[in-house]
Amino acid sequence: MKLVGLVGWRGMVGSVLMQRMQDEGDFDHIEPVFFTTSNPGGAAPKMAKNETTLKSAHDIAALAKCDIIISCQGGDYTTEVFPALRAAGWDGYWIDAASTLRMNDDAVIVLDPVNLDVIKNALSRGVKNYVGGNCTVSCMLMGLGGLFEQGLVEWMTSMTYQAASGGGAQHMRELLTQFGTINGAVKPLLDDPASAILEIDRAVLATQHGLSADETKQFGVPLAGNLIPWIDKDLGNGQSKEEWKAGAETNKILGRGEGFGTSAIPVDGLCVRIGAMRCHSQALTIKLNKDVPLDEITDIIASHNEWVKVVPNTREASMRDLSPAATTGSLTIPVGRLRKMSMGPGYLSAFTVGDQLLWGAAEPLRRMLRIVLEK
Ligand SMILES: NC(=O)C1=CN([C@@H]2O[C@H](COP(=O)(O)OP(=O)(O)OC[C@H]3O[C@@H](n4cnc5c(N)ncnc54)[C@H](OP(=O)(O)O)[C@@H]3O)[C@@H](O)[C@H]2O)C=CC1
Ligand SMILES: N[C@@H](CC(=O)OP(=O)(O)O)C(=O)O
Repeated sequence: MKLVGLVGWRGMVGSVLMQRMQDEGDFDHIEPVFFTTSNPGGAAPKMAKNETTLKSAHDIAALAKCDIIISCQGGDYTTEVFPALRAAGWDGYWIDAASTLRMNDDAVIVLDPVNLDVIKNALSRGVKNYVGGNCTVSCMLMGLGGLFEQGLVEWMTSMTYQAASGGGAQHMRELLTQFGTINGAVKPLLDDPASAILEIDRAVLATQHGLSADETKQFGVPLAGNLIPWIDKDLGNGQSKEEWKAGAETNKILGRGEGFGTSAIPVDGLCVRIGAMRCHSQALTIKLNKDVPLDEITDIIASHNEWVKVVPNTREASMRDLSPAATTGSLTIPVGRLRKMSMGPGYLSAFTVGDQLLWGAAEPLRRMLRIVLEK
């Protein structure tokens, strides 16, 4: 059995990955070795077989024994350890959740329901580095992959509504703390049906503005009852790095270069953090390169993969099935609000939601492991 090193397995993304690997019986096919940055020598989790103690995630010799390494430890770890491991002559498969290596020429962004051909081609060329895509991009392509596969997309805009989990576990906690502080500040007024709503509103605003440095340590500003129209670094040209990823990664995943060449499909938009927990949503405007009837579009989207689910464009179905609360914890990618826009028959509107810890992070990695094992 292949020796598979697991780094970052107890973090938020790693825990979701471990659960999915157990659900799918992946541990039956591997000999796992669990690594840690904080507790070498500690007890490995229950999925361990022969290697029952935790190895140091900085021990290059121990890492180099693995045939495959999956890392959910984060970009700093990848930056530090990956080059050292390769420099030591390690020739195994590196499967990573972090963005560090994504755009490297010798790395493939993995999302096999969308780009199995790109992955297989890379495997046959001897490529050894496989990286999960940005969560928003992966969830979008799982939903709209059919339109890209059929060559129907001339360009697309993506306006996102991204959950707190995209920042990490501490961001989710901070959001809930902020909600709690705000609720606490107005609880007596809320409990009194005779209180004036504008008085409540004033108290909410004052509480948001008065949140302590501790309560805004992660986001920098209030997110509860608010939104933040900027995610990731400032590229200095008016675009955030998260927005840049939409075009760059979509095209790389599709095997069309890095988003700027002649064969690239323009994908751009505006990324916004909202107070959802772990599902990213996005409103899409798709310029089709021909006028395809809506029922055909629906079939193309619905038949692309087994996880996408088209939600009828009605008020009731959209409210019930097309939300973060309806999607969290599930691999289903709902796509709805499908309609031709008033700009013309070539303009399609869509809305999609995805659990950013599943298809957005963990699931493409465990599927890539299985692809390597079955190679
Ligand atoms: N959050 C997200 O939405 C996404 C994240 N990613 C990538 O995955 C990386 C990891 O993200 P994420 O899982 O959110 O990071 P976490 O902070 O949850 O976990 C990272 C590491 O922190 C250490 N750690 C320290 N304290 C704790 C604790 N109390 N509980 C669990 N782990 C702890 C663990 O390392 P150790 O066991 O060695 O101490 C763990 O592996 C990111 O840096 C990013 O590169 C990719 C896509 C989406
Ligand atoms: N940037 C994403 C989460 C993430 O980890 O993205 P990436 O894997 O591209 O760094 C968000 O904040 O929602």
